[in-house]
Amino acid sequence: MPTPQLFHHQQEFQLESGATLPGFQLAYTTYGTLNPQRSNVVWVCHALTGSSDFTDWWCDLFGEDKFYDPREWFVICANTLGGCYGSTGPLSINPKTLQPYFHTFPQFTNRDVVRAFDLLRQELELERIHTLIGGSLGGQQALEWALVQPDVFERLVHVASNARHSPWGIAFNETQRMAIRQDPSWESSTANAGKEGMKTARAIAMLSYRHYKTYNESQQEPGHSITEDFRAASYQVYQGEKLAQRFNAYTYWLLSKAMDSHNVGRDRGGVEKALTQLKPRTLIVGVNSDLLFPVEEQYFLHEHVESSSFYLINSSYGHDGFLVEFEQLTEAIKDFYQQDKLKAALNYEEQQW
Ligand SMILES: CC(=O)SCCNC(=O)CCNC(=O)[C@H](O)C(C)(C)COP(=O)(O)OP(=O)(O)OC[C@H]1O[C@@H](n2cnc3c(N)ncnc32)[C@H](O)[C@@H]1OP(=O)(O)O
Ligand SMILES: N[C@@H](CCO)C(=O)O
Repeated sequence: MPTPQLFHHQQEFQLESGATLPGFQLAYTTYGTLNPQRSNVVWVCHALTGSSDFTDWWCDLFGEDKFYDPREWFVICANTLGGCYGSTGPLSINPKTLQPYFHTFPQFTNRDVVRAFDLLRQELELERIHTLIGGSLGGQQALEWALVQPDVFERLVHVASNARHSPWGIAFNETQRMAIRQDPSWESSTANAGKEGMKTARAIAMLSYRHYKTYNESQQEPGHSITEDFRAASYQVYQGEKLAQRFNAYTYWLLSKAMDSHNVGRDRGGVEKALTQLKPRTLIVGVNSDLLFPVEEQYFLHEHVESSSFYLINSSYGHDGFLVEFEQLTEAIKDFYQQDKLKAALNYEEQQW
């Protein structure tokens, strides 16, 4: 298991809203070794509740004898700003008050997050990134970052995500925040404020991360006799409890709002125009059963990102299919990289003529 390291930014950091943070830290994990040409860097952006340890939640993609083998690649992932896996977030101490931020942590956007990531990238002197990859919220951040730093990223792998968060997605997120607001403890300034509400929020979110078929396959009752205490019910409760063991409601709230505000077209003349500015070679991946980021959103990206490649994962797992369908995701990336080789071969042939 790679151990996270810390990057400290000591200067004041202005957010898109105009609010400021008096500096921040990012926890980041690296895996593998940078080659002498510094050409083997893969940067991973994690999803809503992920950590910088991609070998934990994308374990079948990164690891020895996996597609991204650390003997070949240098992989890096930072926990998002506002996160709860080592980066500065609402439970961190505000150096100005010497108290935890809690509710006073300023709202940020994906643009703020990727500006923070970029300061880390510059500190590590990673001038070129072979592949920037992210799923869901991480895909939103990756797309933003590729737009603001057009000369850094050679390839973008954008998984189960979108160019602008949809009214449907915002409605899901607001419904989850309603559950947090309903929790009386949310009014308090304590580390556990809103935890009960967050459990309900996670249970609601599961309905958008999975699919009718996922529940049918894993939560079907074996017999016909029961009238209550259904498996599907205890599953919902368990998923809320499980998240509450490792997450806080402040980060959940802030990240869900960052997701809502995602719109690559903001101040860029609209989404379509912004997408024409995207420079890296891009692979768009969707999951055919995704209810939260439906495939229409990835087809839209494919249509507007020039020369992009497209891969549709076939899964009954819904949106979270991007975290579990490793074989198909590996195949998608392998095919995408294969096109580099074909292009190089064609260029070589052209030169011979
Ligand atoms: C340090 C860290 O934790 S880093 C963060 C790790 N997580 C992330 O990065 C987020 C991304 N990962 C995820 O979203 C998820 O882990 C996924 C999508 C990859 C897989 O989801 P899971 O919840 O693990 O799988 P699944 O939906 O099959 O649920 C399995 C769990 O539900 C439990 N369960 C299944 N059915 C029921 C039921 N009827 N009643 C109660 N519990 C049930 C299982 O016992 C299992 O429990 P466990 O996780 O304690 O072993
Ligand atoms: N299952 C994901 C959220 C959907 O991207 C997570 O917990 O981060």
